[in-house]
Amino acid sequence: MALEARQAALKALDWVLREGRMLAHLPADPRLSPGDAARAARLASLTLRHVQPLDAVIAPYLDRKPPLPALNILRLAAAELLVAGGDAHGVVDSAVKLAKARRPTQRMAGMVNAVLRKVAVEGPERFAAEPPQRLPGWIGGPVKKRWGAEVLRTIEAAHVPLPPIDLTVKPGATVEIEGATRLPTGSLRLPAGTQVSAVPGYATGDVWVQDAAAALPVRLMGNVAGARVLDLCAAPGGKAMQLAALGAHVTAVDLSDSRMGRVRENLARTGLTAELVVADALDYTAAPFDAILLDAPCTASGTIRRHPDLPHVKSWTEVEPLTRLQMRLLDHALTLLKPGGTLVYCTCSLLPVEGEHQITAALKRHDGLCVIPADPVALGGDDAWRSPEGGLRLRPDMWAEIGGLDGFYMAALTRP
Ligand SMILES: C[S@@+](CC[C@H](N)C(=O)[O-])C[C@H]1O[C@@H](n2cnc3c(N)ncnc32)[C@H](O)[C@@H]1O
Repeated sequence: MALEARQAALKALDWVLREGRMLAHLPADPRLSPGDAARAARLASLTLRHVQPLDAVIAPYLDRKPPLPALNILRLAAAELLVAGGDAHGVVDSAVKLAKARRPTQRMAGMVNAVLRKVAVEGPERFAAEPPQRLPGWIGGPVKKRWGAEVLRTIEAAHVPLPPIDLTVKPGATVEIEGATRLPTGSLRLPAGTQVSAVPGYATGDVWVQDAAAALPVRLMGNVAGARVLDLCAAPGGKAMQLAALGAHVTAVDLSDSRMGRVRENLARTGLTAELVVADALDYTAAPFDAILLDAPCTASGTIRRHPDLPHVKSWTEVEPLTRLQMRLLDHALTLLKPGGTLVYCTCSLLPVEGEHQITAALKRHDGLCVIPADPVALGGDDAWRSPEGGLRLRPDMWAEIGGLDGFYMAALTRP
């Protein structure tokens, strides 16, 4: 790997671990070739997936914990050595160059060299004995409380491998993609790392990227052909495309103008249509809809296998404001639903407070509101996905043998 790619990976690691920012917000470096940019992104994500076990391997070789800029060089190189199987000589040499290239780490180049030489020799065995990176307590605690220590451990293990790429196929389209498998729920699954833009059917809009779990909330809505459907919190538009492709007349609302731009692009690529409204969903009013999808903003803690930076950036402080917003959005969405209509609430979160608890609390707040019990088997899923209040709970440890699922919660509600 070129030094430029490693430099960019280090910048990305610093962005997450020093600045506390998500990788998605890291500005692209125009001087990097697309290949180096991709290699840098892969190496940074790989490192973020394994920070704790890497630190545990590095620690015995340190007299004291070095400042973060030097520690990040060690982590990056250790990930290359121990996870990516990089050539020891090249990796150690590059790490020393990275240290020498920046003033805060110049004096530590010797330490970087000495530590990594030991990591290269003794690290593989010690790394293999380390448990997977733990979830932070604000996610792991509630998961353990609800589903137990074994499920928590299995979820942490499921966050280690690179996840496969799932595609939703436009209804009626036929696509043949080499190496893809059709999941029982209908999504197409491609091996991790597949370059999606080169896949047949992508450019023509016959498929779009959507985790198999994320494709299920729309299916909970039943037959939406010809119905007026409100997609609240719609960007980047995966579910709006599903609804439009099924023949619904979709109104898609999102607060973010820039994210709505992605909905526009996605609709253009797939040749689908929806009315787009940039607005705060809490202020949005219109004549009542036949059906509503509320894919509420959440901690996204169900998507860690796709976003390994998330546990390093987000914290428990976001949970309370988000759950309050979810509750207000749910209450407001119900005012926009026709009597007898269906409202599907969903979040890509592992936290029961953003899923199961929202529904049980809403049932208490609203007379006559009830859950339409979801049947996971009818959707091609497992009976184990049923949640006691009638929704569906999906977790990364489920379907682990075929590549897992993002964590998701969904429930369909109705009232007379
Ligand atoms: C989970 S994402 C939605 C994903 C989308 N449904 C899809 O399938 O592609 C949540 C979205 O909620 C939007 N959002 C957050 N707060 C909002 C609000 N008060 N009103 C409208 N949209 C909001 C965010 O901009 C973000 O795009």
